[in-house]
Amino acid sequence: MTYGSPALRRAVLLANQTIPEAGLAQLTWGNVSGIDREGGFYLIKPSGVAYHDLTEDHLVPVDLATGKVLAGDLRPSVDSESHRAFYLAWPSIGGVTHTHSTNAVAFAQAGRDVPVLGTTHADTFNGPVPVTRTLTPEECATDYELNTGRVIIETIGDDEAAAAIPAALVANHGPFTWGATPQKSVEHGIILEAVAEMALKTLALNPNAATPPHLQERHFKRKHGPGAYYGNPTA
Ligand SMILES: O=C(CO)[C@@H](O)[C@H](O)COP(=O)(O)O
Repeated sequence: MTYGSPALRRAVLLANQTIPEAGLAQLTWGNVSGIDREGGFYLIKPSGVAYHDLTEDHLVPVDLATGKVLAGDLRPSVDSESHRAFYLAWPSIGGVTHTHSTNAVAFAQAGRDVPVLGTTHADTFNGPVPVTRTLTPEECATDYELNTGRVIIETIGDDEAAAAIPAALVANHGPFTWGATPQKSVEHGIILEAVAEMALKTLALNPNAATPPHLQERHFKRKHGPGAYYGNPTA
């Protein structure tokens, strides 16, 4: 049995291939998934498969309710349980991306949020991109990936909060991003890496740099508020 519409299979493959194209991870690090909510499953990158070898037939269908593989011999990404936790917690999302992009990982390893220092950040993230607390020894010892998902949900909050800030940094690990589609989730990963690099350089020039709240709010509303037109030719 083939799981996923041709459109979903193509979208998840292309989103995964965007990770190395955008320089968001080395080797086989990172992974992207996309969900079929009516079918009750998601497609995710198989574990350890090189991006340049990846085909639609490699994508692993995973049951949303149980986390079990529904077809094929390949193992899902080690991060599958984190993806599944987000799909269960946030009904509006359609895709999840995990990367090891350098500047975002630097913030995750330093235990620092990515601050809002300009409109580039505010256009996509309506506030600092938070770093989670460190997982406890018990959380690391059992169900690490599920607990990684849980600590991000604990940090971000509900579905509305996840739409306002579609990204988080797992302490000492790296970024997860999400969005309405697989491609949107990886685009948020690209933007996160860009604003993390900008923030690092800005703070090196001026450790007291900050964005006035009114500027942050205006820019986020311009792109996401009622009647938003920015980047939306049909609005
Ligand atoms: O964050 C991690 C591991 O900590 C992952 O990104 C791996 O680096 C890739 O694992 P697979 O998706 O290939 O299982």
